Formats: sequence, C-alpha cells, structure tokens
Amino acid sequence: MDLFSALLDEPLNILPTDGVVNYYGEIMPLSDSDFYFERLLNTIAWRCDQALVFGKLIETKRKVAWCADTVDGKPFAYTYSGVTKHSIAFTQELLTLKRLVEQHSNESYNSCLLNLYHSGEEGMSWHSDGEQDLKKNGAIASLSFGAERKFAFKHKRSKQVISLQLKPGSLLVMKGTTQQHWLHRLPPTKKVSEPRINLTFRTIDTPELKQS
Ligand SMILES: O=C(O)CCC(=O)C(=O)O
Ligand SMILES: [Fe+2]
Repeated sequence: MDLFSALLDEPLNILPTDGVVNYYGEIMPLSDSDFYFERLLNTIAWRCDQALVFGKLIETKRKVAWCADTVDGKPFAYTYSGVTKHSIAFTQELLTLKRLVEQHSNESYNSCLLNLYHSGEEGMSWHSDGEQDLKKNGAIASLSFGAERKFAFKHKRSKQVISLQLKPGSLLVMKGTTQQHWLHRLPPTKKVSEPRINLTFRTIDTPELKQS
C-alpha cells in the first residue's frame, strides 16, 4: 500500500491508470448483509427499468428503484436512458447504509440507484455512469447484497479489462476520472442462481436536491 492510501486508510486502487476504484471488501458481517438483503427485497417499490433504444421503449428484467434527498419531500424527476424516472424517499435502512458508506469512503451522496438481479441470468452491459446531472468526477459508491457476482472494468481506448468478485456486504468506490476512461459491467452468468441487490450512492448536482 502506498503512503497516501495508508494515511487515508483507503484500499489500493485496482485500476492501473486513468481513474480510481477502491475495493473495501466486506464492510459488515454476513448476518447484517443478509438482514439488509431481506429488508430491501421486501420494502422497496421495485420496478422494471425502462430505456429508449433507437426510439423503442425497452423494459429490463432487472428491477430498479431510485432514491433521492429532496428539499420539500416531493419526488424528484431525473432523466436517463431517454426516460424520466421519479424518486422515492430514502427509507430508514437506506439512510443507515448511506451513512455507513459515507463514513468508509469519506465522501457524501444525495441519491441512490438500487438494482435487483433475480439470478445470474440478469446483468448490466458495458457502460459508464456519466449522466449529465451527476457531479463531475464525483465518487460513486457501490454496496452489494445477496449473491456474489463478478464485476469488470474495460479501458475505453486500450480495452484492458480488470475484474473482481463483489462479495455480499462489500463496498466498491469509483472516483476521479474513472467514468471518463473506463466502462464497467456486471456480466450475466449461468453459474449463479441466487438474487443480488446492488446500491449505488451518487451525487446529483442540481439546485433541486439538497447537498447532505
Ligand atoms: O450492479 C452493479 O454492481 C453495478 C450497477 C451499475 O453499474 C449501475 O447501476 O450503474
Ligand atoms: Fe454503472
């Protein structure tokens, strides 16, 4: 570990160049991550994700939800993949998890995208999280529950691929210029039959959202 990382108590950067991705491993015991998995599965208003692809509305098997802080408690509208989504309020569990992730990563976040993959057959293809309203070079913190899955990064120019396993209860933080230079994906696999829930905490840079 380099001195800077050691001073910050930050794990090593898993990217060789052009960005920073810190994998913290499990930040809670398995009993806690099992508890959060069940709570999130049963209390979140999960919906299929929608995207406009070549003018056609596509629905994913993967389910999503999106939480954001708001100034006056009203749902916040946010457009990505050509479709406008409306936020739900942060639940108690999500606020607790947001605080935990903020403490570990030493960053703050004002929104959270939740993904539910029913089995290994569902994944997410190569993309970067470069939505317009996301804070430029802001940190994105990814917390995983349920089935362990492989996660991969691919450099946009050199095509170099770096992959790792995301354990239940683990935290991965992408920051700096990562989204400019690297794609990431959750590859589908026949080897996993159990469901997985992933939360990505982000900062949306807009006057409508309070910066907490
Ligand atoms: O499920 C994951 O681990 C990643 C999800 C993701 O990349 C995203 O929501 O943008
Ligand atoms: Fe992503």
